[in-house]
Amino acid sequence: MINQQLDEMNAEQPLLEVRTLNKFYEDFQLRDVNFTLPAGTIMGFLGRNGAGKSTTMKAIMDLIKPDDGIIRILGMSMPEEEVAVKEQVGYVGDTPLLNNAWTMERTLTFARHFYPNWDQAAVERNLKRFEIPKDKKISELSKGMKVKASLIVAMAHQPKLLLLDEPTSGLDPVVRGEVLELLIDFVQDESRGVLFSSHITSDVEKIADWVTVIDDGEIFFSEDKESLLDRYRRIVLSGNGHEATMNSPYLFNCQPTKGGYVGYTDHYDEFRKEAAGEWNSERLTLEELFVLLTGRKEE
Ligand SMILES: Nc1ncnc2c1ncn2[C@@H]1O[C@H](COP(=O)(O)OP(=O)(O)OP(=O)(O)O)[C@@H](O)[C@H]1O
Repeated sequence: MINQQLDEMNAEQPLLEVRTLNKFYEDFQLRDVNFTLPAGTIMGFLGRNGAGKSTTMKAIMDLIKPDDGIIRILGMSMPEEEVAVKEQVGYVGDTPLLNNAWTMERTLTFARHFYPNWDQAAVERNLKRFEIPKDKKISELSKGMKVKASLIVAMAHQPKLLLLDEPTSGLDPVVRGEVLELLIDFVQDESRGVLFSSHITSDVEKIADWVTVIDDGEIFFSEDKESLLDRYRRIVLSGNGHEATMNSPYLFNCQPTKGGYVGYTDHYDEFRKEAAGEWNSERLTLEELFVLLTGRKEE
C-alpha cells in the first residue's frame, strides 16, 4: 500500500496501541501492559534493569509470543497483518541487527529487496551525514557507527514507527546527540512516531513528548512529559508553623531538614492554592522524578 493512501486512512489512528499485553516467564511476568503512542510523538520508555522494556518491544514485534493482549500498529493487528505492519515499522533491538561479516554496501543491497518503499536517496544522505563508509565491514565500524548504521537501515523503508531498544546506550555524548537529532528529524513528518527505551533519562527528557515507565512488568504511568513535570514539584517549607501544610493530601515524602521540611507534591496546582507559611517549589528533572517514583512504589 502506498504511503499517501495510508496517511489518509490512518489520519486519526494512533501509531501504536498496546492493550492488556501479558507474557509469563517462570521468574517474570509482563502484566496487562497498556499504552498508546499517538502520531507525531516521541515516547521514552523508561524502566529499571529487568523491568520488561525489551520484552514489551519484542512482543510488539512478535519476536516473542505474548500470552495475551492486542497490538495494533496504524490500526493493523499484529501478528495477523505482520507483513503490512512490518512495512510501517523500523526496529532496532537489543541484539545486533547487522551481519558483522558484510560491508554496509552489501547490507543495504540485501535489505532493499524486501521493501517496496526503500528510499535510497535518504540512505545516501544519512550515510554522508554520519560519515559511514559503505565499503567497510560492519565488524570494522565503531560502536557509535554501528548504532547509526542500524538506524539508517531501520529507517530506509520510510517506516511510520521506529521501535528502538536503548539506541543511545554506550555512546559518547556527541554521538548520542547525533542519534537524538536523527529521531527529532524523523518526527518532523507528524504522521510518524518513535518509541525508544533508555536508561539515560536526560536523553528522554531532551527529546521525548511522552514518557512511559514500566516497573516490574507493569506500566507505572504513561503521560505527556510536560504535564508530568508540571504537576510534580519538590516543596521546600522553611521556618515553623507548617502543621496544616504538612497534613495536605497533596504532599508526600515530607522529611525534616535543617531549616524546615522538604516534601513532594504530584498535584502542584492544588497544593499551591492551599499551602500556607513560607515555602517554595522546585521543578524536578525526569531523573529525579523517576528515582522518586520507582523508589516510592517500593515503600
Ligand atoms: N527468554 C526468557 N526466558 C525467561 N525469562 C526471560 C526471557 N527473556 C527475558 N526474561 C526475563 O524477563 C525480565 C525482563 O527482561 P527485559 O529484558 O524485558 O528487561 P529490560 O527492562 O529490557 O531490562 P534492561 O534495562 O536490563 O535491558 C528479566 O527478569 C529477564 O530475566
